[in-house]
Amino acid sequence: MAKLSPSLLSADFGRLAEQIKEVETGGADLIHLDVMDGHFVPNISLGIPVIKSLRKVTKLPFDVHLMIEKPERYIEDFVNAGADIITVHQEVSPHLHRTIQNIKSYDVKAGIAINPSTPLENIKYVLNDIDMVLVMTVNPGFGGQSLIKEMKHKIIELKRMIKDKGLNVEIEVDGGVKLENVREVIDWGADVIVAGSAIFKAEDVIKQTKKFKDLINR
Ligand SMILES: O=C(CO)[C@H](O)[C@H](O)COP(=O)(O)O
Ligand SMILES: [Fe+2]
Repeated sequence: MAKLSPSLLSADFGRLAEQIKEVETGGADLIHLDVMDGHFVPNISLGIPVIKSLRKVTKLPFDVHLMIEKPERYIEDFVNAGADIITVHQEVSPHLHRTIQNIKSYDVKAGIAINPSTPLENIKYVLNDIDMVLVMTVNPGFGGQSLIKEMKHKIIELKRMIKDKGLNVEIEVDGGVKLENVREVIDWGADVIVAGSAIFKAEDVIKQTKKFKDLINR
């Protein structure tokens, strides 16, 4: 069964604790935290101290998506802040294998994120070292964008690669997932669904989370 990881990027930043409780009540499996540095992506979001304070609010795993340059400099800080999964972008990690080993040395899960234009070839030789691949289905930096349709082929191909190698690697799909397309995305091969604006911009966040979960479980 696929898991749901609501992205706080579209939450009300003045009520983050409350909004986490709402998605938890609705049945969220993870909490997706988008960290942006204004360099790798043109936006700046939240960082280490915010994650650390939110750690007290819930026991749900923290799925931390680092959209920052030189992520290797901050792995220990994110572990100490309470991250359970740390995902770094392939595009900013020339020593990806070393960074993955570093993440895993803290006994947290390691993920690699790839932008829409990044080929699967770039992660082929580290697939057996990681727990998750985050496929960006929008260009990173902002919530509320539309899913890039071409990513369907990338997700299907990645699922096949993982299966052929007999690996236990999850596929997380991030960007533009809504109630209308979540079933389709799961059919392509998604194991973890990220949804930001589709959950937090809804009138009733608890009900909306439940609707996602019902569709995912169908
Ligand atoms: O990584 C991200 C943006 O870079 C976000 O996780 C993603 O965009 C979620 O927002 P939405 O569901 O609104 O597309
Ligand atoms: Fe994200």
